[in-house]
Amino acid sequence: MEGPRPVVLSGPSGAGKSTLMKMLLRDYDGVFGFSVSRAFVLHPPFDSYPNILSGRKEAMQEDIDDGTYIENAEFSGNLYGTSKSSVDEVRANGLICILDVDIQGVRNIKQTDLDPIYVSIQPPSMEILEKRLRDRNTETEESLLKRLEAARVDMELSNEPGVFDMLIVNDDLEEAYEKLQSVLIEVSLKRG
Ligand SMILES: Nc1ncnc2c1ncn2[C@@H]1O[C@H](COP(=O)(O)OP(=O)(O)OP(=O)(O)O)[C@@H](O)[C@H]1O
Repeated sequence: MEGPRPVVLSGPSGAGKSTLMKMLLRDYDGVFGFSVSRAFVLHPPFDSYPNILSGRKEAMQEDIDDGTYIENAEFSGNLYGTSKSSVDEVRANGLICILDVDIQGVRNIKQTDLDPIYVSIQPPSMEILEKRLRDRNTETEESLLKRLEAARVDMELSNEPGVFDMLIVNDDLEEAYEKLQSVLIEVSLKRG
């Protein structure tokens, strides 16, 4: 297929994925087609069915069961997901589709023929991750502990050889951003 390969961005909650994606949007608007199946940062035109229209959720569930979605998740009773065809469309338009998914999403995508570049964003340490999540002020103590536990598992799995093409440790934000940009520039030069 023509066009730049999609890029999967993964990493534990609090590692800095949204921060880096915002910087990309700020600097390269129109170059990327973001696909973020998380309720609070959902960017159209990707498939989302957070609406109240009856029947749409069921229709999407049928499509998910049929395997047309490369990743999906449910938040607060709404379904979010990214279909293979929407990623293909972004690619056909010459844009880099960035998929922000968790480690399970990475596993699922590996079962498909999408063939993206896998980039992991990692925090410098668990202590720093905890501090960033606390300072972000978005979590209750309970959800924070859950995220930290998930982060421990994520960091272990992400370091296994062959899972990611590149690991970026987000210590200094500007440095991490430079690294991410260089991966994306490479992707855009080696078109399909
Ligand atoms: N290099 C950095 N140095 C200091 N603080 C940072 C750095 N990168 C991100 N942060 C801060 O850490 C917090 C977590 O970052 P962010 O929300 O981007 O993480 P995330 O990976 O998108 O998390 P989630 O998956 O929960 O959305 C934010 O408050 C952000 O401002």
